[in-house]
Amino acid sequence: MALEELEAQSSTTVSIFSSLNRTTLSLLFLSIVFVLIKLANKTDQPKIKGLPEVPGVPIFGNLLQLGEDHARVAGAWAKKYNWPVFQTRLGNRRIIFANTFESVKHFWITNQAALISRPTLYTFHSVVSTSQGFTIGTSPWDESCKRRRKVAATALNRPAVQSYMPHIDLESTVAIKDMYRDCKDGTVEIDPRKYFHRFALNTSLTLNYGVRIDGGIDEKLLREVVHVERVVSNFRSTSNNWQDYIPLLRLPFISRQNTSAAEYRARRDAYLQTFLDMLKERIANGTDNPCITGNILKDPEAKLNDAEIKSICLTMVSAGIDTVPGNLIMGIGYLASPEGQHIQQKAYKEIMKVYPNDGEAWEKCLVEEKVPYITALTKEILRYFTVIPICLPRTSIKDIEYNGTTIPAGSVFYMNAWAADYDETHFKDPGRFLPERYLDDQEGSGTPHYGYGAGSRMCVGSHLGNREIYTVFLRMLTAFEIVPAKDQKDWPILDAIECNSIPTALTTEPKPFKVAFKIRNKESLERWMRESDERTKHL
Ligand code: HEM
Repeated sequence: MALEELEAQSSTTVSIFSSLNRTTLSLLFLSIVFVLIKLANKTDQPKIKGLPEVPGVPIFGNLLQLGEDHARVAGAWAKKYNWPVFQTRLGNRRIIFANTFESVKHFWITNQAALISRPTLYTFHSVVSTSQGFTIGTSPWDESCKRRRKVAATALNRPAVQSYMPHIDLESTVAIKDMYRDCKDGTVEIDPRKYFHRFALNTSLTLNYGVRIDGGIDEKLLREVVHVERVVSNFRSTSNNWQDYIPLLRLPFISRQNTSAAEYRARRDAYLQTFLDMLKERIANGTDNPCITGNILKDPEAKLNDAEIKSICLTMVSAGIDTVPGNLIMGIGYLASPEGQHIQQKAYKEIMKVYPNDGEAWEKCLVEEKVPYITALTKEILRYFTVIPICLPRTSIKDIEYNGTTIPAGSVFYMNAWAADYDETHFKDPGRFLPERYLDDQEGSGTPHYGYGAGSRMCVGSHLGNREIYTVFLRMLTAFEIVPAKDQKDWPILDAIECNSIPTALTTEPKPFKVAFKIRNKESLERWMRESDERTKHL
């Protein structure tokens, strides 16, 4: 064979081989890419057949699309695709969002026995909580959670809450007295936030430890607890912690959350210990006030271990402070707005109709709830400002049927409480603040709103929350006319999502604003406050 022929043959062979190699390499490359994409799209739970899914991207799933505002984005998807319920991928976790009033009712109320557990999330359950155990609201369902929830529910049922009203008398008077002093006869505009942080924290501390933080709204321990609880609450947020969903972000050299979580855990440990020591000292001296933890510590039959007692303490300290102030502050913000002026006039008229005699309203609100308009105002504040827009997450322990689809046990559910509370197929004009919707029509029957969640793990503090909000507004409205600040830049933002100073927070922490308080009748107000002081001086 001629040399040329040999060369030609070998070059053909090389080119066949090299094109074969290229094909193999390309195939190999494609297979690797395919496997990587598969891995990057893998979720803790397989896709649920028959339930719509919003397409996402590898690794992140739908996290990038949901951005900082899960409630509004998920609500918009529900409307755009006409899917009340859909599944999403948040990193490697499969999450079901329910976005309408009816769909939430189906899962949370009709199927409440199945939707009774809570998922664990990496940041809160592994990094923040190791020393103190979980709160009741973050505990998966088991015998211990059942015991702790029972203690809290008994301590917070209607008759128990009635017995705490002297403390609400004290704390609401202290808040109003300081606002009265600081507004200097209505000449100085004030930011109401800190007064109600103290109101909520002191109420919780009294119930749980029989102690309160005395001193002004800037008292150091008070500010420390408020700040730390706020940060810790954000570690629990379903939209704030991508490391909960993307395991890669948990690596120590990537995550700075871990150090910060550990620091806040230590600060939290410190004040919880302080409160417990204060209570133990009082028990030893025989000077303690009746309270939840005192009752447990003194009861030889109590079936709770130390970790469970700590969990109850943690729950009580955090639950009220995360939620009550948001409602009170934004309620005041709304009433102060130009739109809120006629609501105040109507509310005042309704209060006076029931309590025409001077000072009657201030005192009677402690023993009865007889002004329907204020009850309606309380519900509308809870709906309109839904302060936990994506409610505390749930895990199902049994299969649940939905529109012909079986959603398997072990699925994680997020209630888009904000979207459900603004669902126009349930509420007329949901974007308007209308206490009247709860006065005599069907919107108030059954579950009035999802501000307290719903079903088997609904808020156990709802009676207390309602009484606190009712009492504060009835008293504030008889004491003051709340008017807008002179400068519009000090006005509150009234949108329930936009008003939050941290968009990814679990609960609403209102952005700063100012209002002016015009005192209705100085002499009367001073007398009502003196009478409250007299009634509560033993506390
Ligand atoms: C206006 C005030 C309040 C609001 C808006 C509120 C809201 C909520 C919400 C949305 C949940 C989750 C419910 C669910 O998953 O369906 C919850 C749970 C809970 N809340 Fe409240 N809450 C308030 C006040 C309080 C207070 C004052 C306490 C106690 C002192 C309290 C104790 C609890 C507890 C223990 C849970 C957990 C229940 C469980 O997981 O079984 N809450 N709250």
